[in-house]
Amino acid sequence: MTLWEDLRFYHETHSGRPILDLFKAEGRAENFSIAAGGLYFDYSKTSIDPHARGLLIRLAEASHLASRRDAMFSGGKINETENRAVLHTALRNIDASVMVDGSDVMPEVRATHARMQDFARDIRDGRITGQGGRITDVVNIGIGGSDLGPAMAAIALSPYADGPRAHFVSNVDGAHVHDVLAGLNPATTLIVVASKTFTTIETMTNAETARRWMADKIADPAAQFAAVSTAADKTAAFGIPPERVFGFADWVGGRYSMWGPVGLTLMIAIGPEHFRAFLDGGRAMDDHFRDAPFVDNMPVMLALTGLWHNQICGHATRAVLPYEQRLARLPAYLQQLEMESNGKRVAMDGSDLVIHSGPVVWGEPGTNGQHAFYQLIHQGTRVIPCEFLLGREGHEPDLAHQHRLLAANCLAQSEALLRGRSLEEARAVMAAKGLTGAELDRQARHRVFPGNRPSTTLLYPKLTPFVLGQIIALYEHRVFAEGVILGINSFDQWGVELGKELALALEPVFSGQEDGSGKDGSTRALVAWLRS
Ligand SMILES: O=P(O)(O)OC[C@H]1O[C@](O)(CO)[C@@H](O)[C@@H]1O
Repeated sequence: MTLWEDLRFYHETHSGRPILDLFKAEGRAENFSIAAGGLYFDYSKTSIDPHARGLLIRLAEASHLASRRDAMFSGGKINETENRAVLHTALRNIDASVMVDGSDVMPEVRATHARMQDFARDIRDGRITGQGGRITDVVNIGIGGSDLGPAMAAIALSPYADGPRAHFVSNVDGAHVHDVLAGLNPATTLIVVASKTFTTIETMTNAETARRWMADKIADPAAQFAAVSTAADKTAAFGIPPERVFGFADWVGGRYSMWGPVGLTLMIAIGPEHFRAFLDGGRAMDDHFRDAPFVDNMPVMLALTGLWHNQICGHATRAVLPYEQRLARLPAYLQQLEMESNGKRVAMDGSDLVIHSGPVVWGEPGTNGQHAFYQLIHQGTRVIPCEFLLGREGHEPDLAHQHRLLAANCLAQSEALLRGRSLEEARAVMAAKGLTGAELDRQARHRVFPGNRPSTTLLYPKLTPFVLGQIIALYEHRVFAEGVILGINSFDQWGVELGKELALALEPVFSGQEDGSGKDGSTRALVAWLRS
């Protein structure tokens, strides 16, 4: 039997056992949690027991996770379908030296980081101004990995944002760029065009729109543009002066890129010192991922918990539920990080995957979600493993009572998922309300919670830049570890290409230049309706 089969067999033969029973073993909570770097990850409210954990760790070992991890950190070309190294970790370890193809790539990383810092300080301190005075607003135009990370972090770290206001435009829907620019003064706005390739249609279209918006009001719009890209020739062709271009290498994947120049808008908003603290947090998690034995290793155990729930127990989705309003965009960020990385149907060698790929990731901040979709999580027929996140304190000391309520809600949800409410308990509740007979039975059944629903909880002290760095690096390494164990390449994204190609081919059909005769009947009819 393979380890996957061992795990499935073990799950099938033990799935009738309630998770709550596992707490009869002494030290369950302590033994199935990890405290590291000020974070606390609890996975005791899952059905993973000592035997299952042992098998999962053997699975990780058998996948050569440790050597793949070391290859990643040292610049090995582990992105085999694109023949690239994977070195976003180097962006947050800027004092180190890392060799790729025989040369140290870090002097350039350091030089770009220093230029970013100078630029951010010059903007924040008013040494670089717009044509109408001090820069008040920065608009990041990018999409996917050139948007989601900094956009998520700008909200997460808003208590630290003491510079120009940060805005983000991503969607090719003109409503997005229109609505963001509508409130801004072109003479005091800086536009940062962020695109690794500088070819992405959404970003280039929005950048042109922003340039026209500026050209209407100020003499030299190019002077208020900066660019973040690996394609210096294309940024030059767009007219952005080289001193305003912040480059990075192809070994930084788009969805892993917020630690470098893609974080420029964030750096301008929160300042280089806070940005550095964010990098330091990421690096602290790198060190932990590299050094801790698997059983004490937060990213590894988070990955193994995910694999247990999806590939072994068959739960196809997982909910990410931050009890932190400022992490409102974390689920969207993780959707790209996890689903673009591990949504693959073939293994690294091109063979069909024999197990399911990564799960559907979704979520909303608590407590809002409680009043929306938690009904299904508690009483629906499908089990949805939940990942709760919660800080010990917020940034509003005068509202500490609200934070206590928030924390109580978070822990109450995982407790309710674990315990549920039995028919007898529900009957007692209904009987106390005076119901009897058939009506009591009927009403009680609606109030039963099956319980035995798994969840994990990640606790952190406070959502500082350092802690956000730890959390994001934790998830990055979790995705990496899951990908290695599944045998897939987490660093390419061929699955986004076909739609892009077809969109380009359809545009002339919409504009009437082509008749669309090669298209299927549905697509032709939809185009005809939209054009009519
Ligand atoms: O930074 P770019 O090159 O504009 O790409 C944006 C995004 O598009 C994608 O390639 C997917 O379409 C992502 O991987 C990437 O983050």
